[in-house]
Amino acid sequence: MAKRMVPNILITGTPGVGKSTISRLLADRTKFTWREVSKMAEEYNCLDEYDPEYQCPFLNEDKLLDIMEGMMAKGGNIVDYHGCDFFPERWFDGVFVIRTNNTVLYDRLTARGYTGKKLEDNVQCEIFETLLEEAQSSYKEEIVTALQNDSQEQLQTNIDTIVEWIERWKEESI
Ligand SMILES: Nc1ncnc2c1ncn2[C@@H]1O[C@H](COP(=O)(O)OP(=O)(O)O)[C@@H](O)[C@H]1O
Repeated sequence: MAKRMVPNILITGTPGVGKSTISRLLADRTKFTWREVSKMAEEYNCLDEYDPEYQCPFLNEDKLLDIMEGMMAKGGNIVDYHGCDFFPERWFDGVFVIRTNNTVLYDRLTARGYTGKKLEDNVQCEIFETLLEEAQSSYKEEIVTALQNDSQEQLQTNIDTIVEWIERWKEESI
């Protein structure tokens, strides 16, 4: 892949931590393209049959990756997804794992209508730092950053942190 002039970033974390909120605000600030993987999977028919255990459809990863490959080439993408181990490592310059306090997350997911096993599984996923570990085992340590996102104040700080990271990346890549 040719060298990118602008970076690609991955925003990952447990459902409800604020990935889409952060991605949307970041896309407004940077004019990067927000790639909401769950929506793209629907749009491009990359969802296979329903997984009864996780109460969501299976993602056809290979098909999705083929579709995304061309989009990623030039950089300037904010990829938003609650998983990160199946993307090619070479796609990303920065990986941001969004974290939320478990009681705050519980309330957000309840407000979203999650109940029972789905609610418990997602809160446990956050407690066990599943996505942080997945990111750390899939990408180089120096490109993975965890950001706490419990409050509006932290939300603004996180946006500023990522915007500054992008500016620094651009300066360093000249
Ligand atoms: N820093 C924050 N402070 C308070 N509420 C937040 C914050 N970030 C996100 N939220 C709220 O939490 C809910 C889940 O956020 P969302 O961006 O949809 O998460 P995700 O994309 O990770 O599933 C939304 O109602 C959103 O408005």
